[in-house]
Amino acid sequence: MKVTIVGAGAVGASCAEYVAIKNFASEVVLIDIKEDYAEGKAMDLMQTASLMGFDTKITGSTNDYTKTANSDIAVITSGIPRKPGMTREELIGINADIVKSVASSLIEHSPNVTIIVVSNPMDTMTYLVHKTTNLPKNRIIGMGGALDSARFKYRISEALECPASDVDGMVIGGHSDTGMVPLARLATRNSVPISAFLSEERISQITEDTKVGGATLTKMLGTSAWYAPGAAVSSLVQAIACDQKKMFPCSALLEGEYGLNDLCIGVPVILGKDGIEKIVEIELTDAEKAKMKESSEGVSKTNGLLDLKK
Ligand SMILES: NC(=O)c1ccc[n+]([C@@H]2O[C@H](COP(=O)([O-])OP(=O)(O)OC[C@H]3O[C@@H](n4cnc5c(N)ncnc54)[C@H](O)[C@@H]3O)[C@@H](O)[C@H]2O)c1
Ligand SMILES: O=C(O)C[C@H](O)C(=O)O
Repeated sequence: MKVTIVGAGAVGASCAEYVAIKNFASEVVLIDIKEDYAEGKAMDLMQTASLMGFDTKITGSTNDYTKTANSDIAVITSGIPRKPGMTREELIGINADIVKSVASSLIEHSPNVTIIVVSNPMDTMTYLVHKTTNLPKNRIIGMGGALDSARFKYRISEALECPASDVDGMVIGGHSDTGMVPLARLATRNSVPISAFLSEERISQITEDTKVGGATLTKMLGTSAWYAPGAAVSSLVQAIACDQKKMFPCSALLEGEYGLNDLCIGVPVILGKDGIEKIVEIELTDAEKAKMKESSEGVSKTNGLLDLKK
């Protein structure tokens, strides 16, 4: 199983580290445009192999896509992250050109690859890869909901003063400060709805904190987060590589599901060896449907800024 990660920056390197530590991939190739940067990150990570006990071989390359040939899975983290006070949508101008050219180089050398898009604004970058490549739609996946759901579970566990592993919950919708739809109604602690333990006000606070999870960390760190993003991507990579048939909210191209068309947005999907093997349509309340519609309008508006004729 060969995994390529484009962008050896904070998220790319964190993802490489978690993939290696989980020890399911034979090879991880890191690629970056900065001279020697991916090679350096790969060497540093390989020097943890004997300490962490993994056998995955990590190599780095400065923009040489022949090294990525025949990758099974590729992760795109190349591009710029936001700074405090910015929205993810403001990154579109620089990141769209980068994501488009990276996707094309990846597919040239790995025609059967499954691509996981991470660069922001992620739903729009995922849509861009759909619109500018010939990969089947199940092989293009946007990562946002897995991270947002992990943050949602963290906030719930904080409120309940319990381990996050006791908590289940999911965030669907767009990966943006206003577009996320945390499904608090369905969140549980060991199958018991969180409303049995928490007031409506506390749940509403958790929902708001979850939606601005990325912005909160960006303000604290001066750039956007990387540990949880890297871990979230590594979970998607593992689900595909190990054909786990696990359900994650991912940005998927919708063709009528949830009453939405011609956009990529976070919905529950089953991930296995064929990428998105199924989009799971769950019954939403009218209020949740309205939030999902509003979120989709935001994503479509950002998609409208893409120049797809270039
Ligand atoms: N979807 C998500 O949930 C999520 C989470 C975290 C970060 N992100 C996004 O991921 C992206 C990367 O974030 P980061 O913190 O790792 O940034 P970073 O600056 O640490 O790393 C980005 C790397 O991309 C490289 N790069 C730029 N252009 C390239 C190209 N054409 N080919 C190859 N490499 C190229 C840069 O040299 C840099 O090393 C940002 O757009 C950020 O907003 C998304
Ligand atoms: O917040 C960001 O800009 C990065 C990422 O999308 C995140 O949610 O951490």
